[in-house]
Amino acid sequence: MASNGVDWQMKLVEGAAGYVLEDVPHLSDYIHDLHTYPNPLQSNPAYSVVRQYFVDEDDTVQEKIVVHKDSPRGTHFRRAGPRQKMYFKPADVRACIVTCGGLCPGLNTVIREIVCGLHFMYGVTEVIGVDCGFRGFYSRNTVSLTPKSVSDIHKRGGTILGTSRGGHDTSKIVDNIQDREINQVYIIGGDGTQKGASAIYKEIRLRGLKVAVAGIPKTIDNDIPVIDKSFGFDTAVEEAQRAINAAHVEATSVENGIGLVKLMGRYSGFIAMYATLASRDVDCCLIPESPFYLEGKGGLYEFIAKRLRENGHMVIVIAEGAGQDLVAESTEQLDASGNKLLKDVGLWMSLKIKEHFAKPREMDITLKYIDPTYMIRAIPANASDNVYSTLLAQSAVHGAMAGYTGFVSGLVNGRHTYIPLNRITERQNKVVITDRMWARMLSSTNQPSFMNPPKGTSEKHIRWRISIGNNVFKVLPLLMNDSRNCAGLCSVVVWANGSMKFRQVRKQSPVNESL
Ligand SMILES: Nc1ncnc2c1ncn2[C@@H]1O[C@H](COP(=O)(O)OP(=O)(O)OP(=O)(O)O)[C@@H](O)[C@H]1O
Ligand SMILES: O=P(O)(O)OC[C@H]1O[C@](O)(CO)[C@@H](O)[C@@H]1O
Ligand SMILES: [Mg+2]
Repeated sequence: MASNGVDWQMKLVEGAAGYVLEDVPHLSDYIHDLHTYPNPLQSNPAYSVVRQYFVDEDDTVQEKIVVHKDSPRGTHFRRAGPRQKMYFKPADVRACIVTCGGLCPGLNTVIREIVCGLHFMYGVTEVIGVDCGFRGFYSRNTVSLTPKSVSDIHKRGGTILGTSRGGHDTSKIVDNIQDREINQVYIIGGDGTQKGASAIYKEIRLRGLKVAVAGIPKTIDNDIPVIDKSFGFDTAVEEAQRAINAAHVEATSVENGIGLVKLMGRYSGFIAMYATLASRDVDCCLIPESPFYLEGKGGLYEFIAKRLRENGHMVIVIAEGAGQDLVAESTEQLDASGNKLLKDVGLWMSLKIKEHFAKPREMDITLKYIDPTYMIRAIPANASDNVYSTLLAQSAVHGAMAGYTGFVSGLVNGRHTYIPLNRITERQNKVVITDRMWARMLSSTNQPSFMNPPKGTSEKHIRWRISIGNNVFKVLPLLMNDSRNCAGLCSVVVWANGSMKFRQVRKQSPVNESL
C-alpha cells in the first residue's frame, strides 16, 4: 500500500484496483518513539480461547458491498478490535467519558461497557465521568466510575452522567483534560458532539499531547452517515409501536376515528418510516424528506376522507421535522447547539384536520393526537441495542488502547470499524425517497405521493432556485438529499411546470442558489 495525502483528520492509503483506505489517525503520527506494550488479553482466561483474537493490522472493511465486475474496490475502513500491541500501559491510563446532545436508549450501556471493558480487558482502574456534557469539563465536578458503580446502569434510561447542548469551548476543555492528566477521552454523542470531538482531537494534536480521542456515535434519529444504524434506533422503533397501537385502538373504537402520532426525527424520518413499516396499521407516514400538502387533489385531506370512507378509521404518523414549512411562519429559532428549534407539527396538524373536517359538507371525525417522543427517548435499550452498544464501547476501548485517535467506532456492513471523525460529520443521513425502502413504505400504506400539488399552493414552500443546464428549477425544501451514486449524481426534487419532479443533478454542476 502506498500512503499519500496525509491530513490531520484521516489518512488516505491507496492500494491495487481502486482500493482506498480512509484510515484513522494514530498517536504515533505526531508523537515519535512511543513505547508499546503487549496486550494483556492474550493471557485473559476468557479471551485466550479465541483462535485468532487479535485483529490483523491489514484487516479493513469495504464501505460499498454491492459492486459490478469492473467496479473499483472503493473505500474501506480499518477493522475494529484488539491489537497485539498497545500504546498505553494500563496503570498509566486515566480515562474520561462524556455524553452530549439528546437522550437515546443505550447511553448507559455504552458508559458501562467502556468502564468494564477498560477494567476487565485491560486492567485500567482510573475512569472518570464528566458531568452534563462538554461544559462539564470546565464547570462541573467529575465522578469516579468503577465496574461496581456502573453494574446495573444499562437497565436505566437516560445517561447517568447527564448531558447538555451548547457549551463547547475547545481550549477550556483541552486545558481541563491536561490539568486532570486524562489520556483517553470517550465522547458519546450525535453529529454535533462528534464535531466537538473533532475540535478537541485537533487541539490535543496541536499541543502534541498523548491523549486518545474516541467517539461513539449516538443519535436516536439515525441521522449519522456511513454506519449501518445508530444504537438506540431499534429500541425507539419498537417503543413507537406502543404509541401507534394506542392510536389504532382509539381510531378503530369510534366512527371516523383518526389517530395521529408524532415521532422524533428532526431532519431525518427513519424512526417514522421504520415504525410505519413495522406496524402495518399506519395509513400515512409523513417525514421531513418528503414534502406534502393538505388541500386539493392528491392532498392529505382528500386522502383522509377516502380512507375514512373505505375503512372508517385511519392512523397517521408524522416525524417532528416534517411539514415545518407548512406550519405558521415564524422566525427561525435555534437551540444552544445551533440546531433548528421545531414547531409542533403534530399539534398543528391535529388542529388543521379538525378545522377542515368541521366545515359544512365534510365528515364528523374524532381525532386523538399522541406525542410519545420524550417517552420513547427516555427508555433503556432493548436486548439487541444492549448487545450493539456493548460492542461499540468495546471497539472504542480496543482502538484507544491501540493508540488510535480522532475516530468513532461504527458498524459498517455488519462489521465493527474505526471511522475518521470527519466522515461522519460531513453530512447527515437522510431517508432517500428515491430508494427502495421508501417505496416499500409507500406500498404498505398506499398513501399519496404528494407529487402534484394544485397550482399556486406550494409556491411559498420553494426554498431555492437552481439552474441545471439552461433550465431553472425551483427546489423544494429538504430534498437536496445526500444520496449520490457512483457517477456523482444527487437526487433532488424540483418544481417544474406546476408539478414536482425528480431530477438527478451532477454534484459538480453549477447550482445557483437564491432565496
Ligand atoms: N460544530 C461544532 N463544533 C464544536 N462543538 C459542537 C459543534 N456542534 C455541536 N457541538 C457541541 O456538541 C454538543 C452536542 O451537540 P448537539 O446538541 O447538536 O447534539 P448531537 O450531538 O448532534 O446529538 P443529537 O442531535 O442526537 O441530540 C453540544 O455541547 C454542542 O455545543
Ligand atoms: O428537546 P431536545 O432535548 O433539544 O431534543 C430534541 C431533539 O433531539 C433529538 O431527539 C435528537 O437529535 C431530535 O429528534 C429532537 O428534535
Ligand atoms: Mg444532532
